[in-house]
Amino acid sequence: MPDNVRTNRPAPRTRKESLAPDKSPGSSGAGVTGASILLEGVTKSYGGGAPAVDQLTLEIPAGQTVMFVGPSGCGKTTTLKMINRLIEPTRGRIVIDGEDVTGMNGDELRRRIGYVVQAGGLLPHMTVGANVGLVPRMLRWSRQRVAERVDELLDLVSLDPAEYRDRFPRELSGGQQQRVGVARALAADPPVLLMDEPFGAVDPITRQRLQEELVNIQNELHKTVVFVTHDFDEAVMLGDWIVIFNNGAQIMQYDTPEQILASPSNEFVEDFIGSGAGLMQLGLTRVAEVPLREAVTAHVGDDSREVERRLREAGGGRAVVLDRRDRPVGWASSRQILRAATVQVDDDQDFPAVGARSTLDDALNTMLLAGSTQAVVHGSRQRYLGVITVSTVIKAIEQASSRAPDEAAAAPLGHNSGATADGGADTADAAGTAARGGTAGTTGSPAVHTAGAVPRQPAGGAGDAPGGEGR
Ligand SMILES: Nc1ncnc2c1ncn2[C@@H]1O[C@H](COP(=O)(O)OP(=O)(O)OP(=O)(O)O)[C@@H](O)[C@H]1O
Repeated sequence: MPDNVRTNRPAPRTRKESLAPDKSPGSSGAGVTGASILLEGVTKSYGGGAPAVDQLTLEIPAGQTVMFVGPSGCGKTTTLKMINRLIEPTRGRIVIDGEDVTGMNGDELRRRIGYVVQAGGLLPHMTVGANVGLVPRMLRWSRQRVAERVDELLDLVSLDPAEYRDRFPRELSGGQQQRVGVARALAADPPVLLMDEPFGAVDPITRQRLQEELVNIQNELHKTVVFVTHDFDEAVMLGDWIVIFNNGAQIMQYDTPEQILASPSNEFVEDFIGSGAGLMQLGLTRVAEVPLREAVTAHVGDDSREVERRLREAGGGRAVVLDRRDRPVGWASSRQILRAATVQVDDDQDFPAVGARSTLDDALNTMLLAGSTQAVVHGSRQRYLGVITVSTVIKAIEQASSRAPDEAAAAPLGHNSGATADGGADTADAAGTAARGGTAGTTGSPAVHTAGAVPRQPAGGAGDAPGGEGR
């Protein structure tokens, strides 16, 4: 059972984790199922006073994860909800995959856009299966197709369908409800997933697991994800790109997490990031990026003597015990293995384990907490990948820090104009939105700080600087 697997003591939530998929520009080329989104000169006024969102022009590349962060009330949720038109813009256009959806029927639009809110937003009187199958049923899929889809998605979010599909939301933990919320949003395979502080209501450890799972899912599905969070660490961990907003949804910086950490574009961004930037930068290297060590593995039920023999041949140490889905469920010494004729799992066994998308300092934390020099690494759907060691981590961190300046220079050059129209760089600079380090040119429209790697140039001109004039 996945949740049992994940009872292994995880690292505490530390600065960043950079679970984000391959962040190199264009990395989403193959297998992208997401759609590009363009907000063009979008304004939302709720009535008197300054607009909640002020002439925002923003492109969100297909298949990537864009995080919205900024102080309370700066317009993150309003911006997000204008994408699926839960909130109607006062002015401007919203274009999804080249199609202007501003005037489209809202219900129809929302069926094409997954939406995840805090605590999953599940309907309490419906079973998990009925919740997940809601949109497919509305789309009149056959019963069998809906049932198959429900099971497929529960499996994707690491909930055993047989165990969970007939439960009611109240019979689930907060983290499990959140997983069902993600499964439900993905049910009709929408190209776009909007997530409004989805993990805000769960404890830090569950949150970390959900974040890892989202990254794993995103690595499989390549949706376009727009994600609102209060937590800058979470933004660094999950985002291919981060938009830092100030009031009125003024873009203060729009760039990769690495670039924002390395070159905050102004004091506002510096303050927002706080003092942990250096540490966070180190943590941008992921477990998946370093060589893992092979370990002796054994499946539950294997012959103990044979496993012990292999351990001896390998020079001792421990065997990683796997369940039938190749998920690590134990980490046993020869003595523990030989306690029974076949390999068993000790339910209480606590062993250091990290996801492949965890960062190196999280891996290090996990090992230190467990008093171990090694940790078991799992990848997509919790499947076993190998073992990471303290010395690997230290070596990789050393290499990463010595490499950092080159990487910054090689950041998404050539994709960083973000231009929608001519001119405006001055205004952008005045707004403090022009990123440094060659990644986030704002030589085009003052409204768009699309910070490199935007795969195509947005259509021009709709936005005037959201930031320059600030309020
Ligand atoms: N229905 C509404 N009527 C009037 N004003 C609103 C309404 N909804 C939001 N606002 C205002 O619009 C501004 C932006 O709100 P929004 O919820 O988008 O901010 P946010 O950045 O998501 O905030 P938070 O981080 O606190 O959730 C705020 O000043 C808020 O008070």
